[in-house]
Amino acid sequence: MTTAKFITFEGIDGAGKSTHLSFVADLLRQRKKTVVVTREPGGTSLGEALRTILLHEKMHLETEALLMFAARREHIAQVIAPALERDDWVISDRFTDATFAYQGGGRKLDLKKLEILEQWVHPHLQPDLTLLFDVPLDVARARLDATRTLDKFEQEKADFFAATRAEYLRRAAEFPERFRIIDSTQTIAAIQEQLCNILAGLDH
Ligand SMILES: Nc1ncnc2c1ncn2[C@@H]1O[C@H](COP(=O)(O)OP(=O)(O)O)[C@@H](O)[C@H]1O
Ligand SMILES: Cc1cn([C@H]2C[C@H](O)[C@@H](COP(=O)(O)OP(=O)(O)O)O2)c(=O)[nH]c1=O
Repeated sequence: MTTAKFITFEGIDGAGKSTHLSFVADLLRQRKKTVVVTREPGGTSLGEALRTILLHEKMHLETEALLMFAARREHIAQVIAPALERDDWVISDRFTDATFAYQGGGRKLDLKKLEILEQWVHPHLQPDLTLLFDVPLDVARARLDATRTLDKFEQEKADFFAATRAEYLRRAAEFPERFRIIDSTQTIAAIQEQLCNILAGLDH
């Protein structure tokens, strides 16, 4: 029987997801788990090539959604499914919830179309745990402005991120069994303590 889990990290840009990814991976490794850390869009050579296009080129909204799922199909085939079959834990920096939040919530693509793609690409796969790093928009924006050159998504306006955040929170309410919302206005130390408690509940 396999016991490895599939964990996804989600949140609007600047929420603090990447800050905590290696912390969670290290925590699991301390508990003798083999952990595969990966990301979307990306995770394979084709996926990384698609990521560069997706993050920097303007395109039709449906093209964007289709390319996200194309990259995901390859990612599942090459990385996620084989790892879980080997009983390795998988931590992915974003997965399908991001498409619902950004292309569905942020860009207003009909969620039913995304549900069709989800059913096509991974009818039987869902994360065991989704950590949603949640912050008010002004906090996320201040963190982004302080640290990096912004990509196509990060350059979007406040109403885009408000709609993206709202769709994340709507999904968290729809799937409470797998979502855990992390109040990312807390200190990094407080968030790490919360993550330890959440993972202790998952790993038994
Ligand atoms: N809880 C926190 N308190 C203060 N600053 C934070 C916190 N979490 C992350 N940061 C800082 O905010 C910036 C964006 O964080 P990052 O993890 O890259 O966000 P994301 O991956 O969600 O876009 C980084 O400079 C990081 O150090
Ligand atoms: C996976 C995914 C990401 N995205 C967007 C969200 C992010 O703005 C961007 C890349 O995500 P991310 O890896 O969080 O960016 P960074 O490394 O700069 O923190 O792609 C979507 O719009 N839809 C998706 O399905």
